[in-house]
Amino acid sequence: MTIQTMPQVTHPTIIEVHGLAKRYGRRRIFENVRFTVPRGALVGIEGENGAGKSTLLKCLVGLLKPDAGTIALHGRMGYCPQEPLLADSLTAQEHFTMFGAGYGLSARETSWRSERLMETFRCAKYARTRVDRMSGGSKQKINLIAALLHQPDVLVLDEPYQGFDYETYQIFWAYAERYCQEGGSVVVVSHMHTEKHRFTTMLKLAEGTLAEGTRPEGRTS
Ligand SMILES: Nc1ncnc2c1ncn2[C@@H]1O[C@H](COP(=O)(O)OP(=O)(O)OP(=O)(O)O)[C@@H](O)[C@H]1O
Repeated sequence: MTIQTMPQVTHPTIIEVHGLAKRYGRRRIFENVRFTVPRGALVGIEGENGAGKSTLLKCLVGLLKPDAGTIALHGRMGYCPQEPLLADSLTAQEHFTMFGAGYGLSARETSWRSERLMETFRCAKYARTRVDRMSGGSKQKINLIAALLHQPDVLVLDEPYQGFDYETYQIFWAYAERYCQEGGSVVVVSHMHTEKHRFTTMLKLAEGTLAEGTRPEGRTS
């Protein structure tokens, strides 16, 4: 299997997946998964608990090695896992400094972008708070901001808003929709029937197969 990161040229498709398969030991999780994420698309992935959604996303971002298939990535990716991957003893700002350096941003860029994002997601007051003293929702926000810091072409989000209060949830969706209108793409695992209308494409993972999911009437992919 290969993950190819393509040069930074404007490509109509951000992610192309062909023939992806993953097993844990002898247990098949999915096979022959194929889909594309066009620029500007807001793609939802649904499926019952244990269907393999997180496994699929981990393969997409390179955390897991699929057993077969190819993934072509035409741009930069930001990933927000289901459980925040943060260090307890570091503050929010220290995380952004670390992520910014990893992305190759200057200290000034990191500081400017993280301040704007913390204002957007209403967590500026936690800039100097250690992660182990934050609420679950605040940790999710820090995780999301870390994924957005380098202005990725595609955001891959594994149920990023579980701990968000209602206002932050609304801010998140307004942000995601504007992000796509401006040419970014978002792939998000969603369990919520009420948000299906937001997606340009809905994919459903069931019994090891990824297929077009159900969407409210009147909206076409
Ligand atoms: N590292 C692992 N080793 C073996 N089995 C695993 C591993 N990780 C996950 N699984 C199993 O693979 C299946 C798919 O897990 P996954 O977390 O991808 O599902 P999911 O669709 O994201 O579930 P949920 O909606 O509950 O988050 C589950 O049955 C899970 O128990």
